[in-house]
Amino acid sequence: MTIEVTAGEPRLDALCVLAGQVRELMDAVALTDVGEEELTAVTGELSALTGRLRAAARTTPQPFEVAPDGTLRHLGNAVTGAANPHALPLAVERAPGGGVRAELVFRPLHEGPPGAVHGGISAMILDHLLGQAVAAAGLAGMTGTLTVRYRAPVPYGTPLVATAEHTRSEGRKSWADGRIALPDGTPLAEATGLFVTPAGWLQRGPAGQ
Ligand SMILES: CCCCC/C=C\C/C=C\C/C=C\C/C=C\CCCC(=O)SCCNC(=O)CCNC(=O)[C@H](O)C(C)(C)COP(=O)(O)OP(=O)(O)OC[C@H]1O[C@@H](n2cnc3c(N)ncnc32)[C@H](O)[C@@H]1OP(=O)(O)O
Repeated sequence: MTIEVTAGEPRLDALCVLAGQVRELMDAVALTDVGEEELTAVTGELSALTGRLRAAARTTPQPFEVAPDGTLRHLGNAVTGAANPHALPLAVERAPGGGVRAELVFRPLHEGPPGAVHGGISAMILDHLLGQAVAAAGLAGMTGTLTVRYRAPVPYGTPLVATAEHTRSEGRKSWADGRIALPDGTPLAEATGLFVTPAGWLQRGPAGQ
């Protein structure tokens, strides 16, 4: 399953463009060396912009939903949501040999240890990718456990590949394996996770329909 990240609806497309601009702003904040006066001036302008966006606001992000074209989308998702500035966003696709894959480039604002990506950020990406591998097998669930083995520091600013595949299921429990690797396949972080399909989803579906 591929979850479309372009909405195809003018207002939502504009929201995704705004989120992309905010990502650039976040990168600029993380890296700026301008002086104190300029920092204060920019803060004032941003405060005014924040007020304009809050003029009409909701309490939850863009929902998990079926788009008009029939595909599933979650534009507000923290990992994949094109309308969520916090998201990379991760573009997940079906892997040719089964499972799912995503090409990604972490950025300096993802730093944890000096010069490398925060382990929690890597775990978040793996959590989502493993969950999507389970969902792609028709067995969507919530993460019950996630174990990550950090084999080497994950760099930012360089292309990486993340892959995951569903490995087995027992009743409502499903397991998946995944990894973040260099393009040549060298694994940097490996994960295994258990996903449990809540009993209610079997009747209503994850979005409560
Ligand atoms: C973000 C989700 C969106 C949903 C999308 C769904 C489909 C759409 C398709 C695409 C989406 C693509 C990818 C996204 C999917 C996932 C990625 C990110 C997911 C997350 O970021 S998600 C946030 C973190 N996650 C939680 O917030 C979970 C909080 N928690 C609960 O909601 C419950 O706790 C739950 C549901 C886990 C279980 O509740 P429950 O009542 O259904 O379970 P119950 O007790 O009946 O147990 C039944 C059997 O599972 C075993 N079991 C239960 N829990 C276990 C555990 N933790 N560890 C080991 N085993 C466990 C029992 O031992 C028993 O095993 P046995 O049958 O052998 O006795």
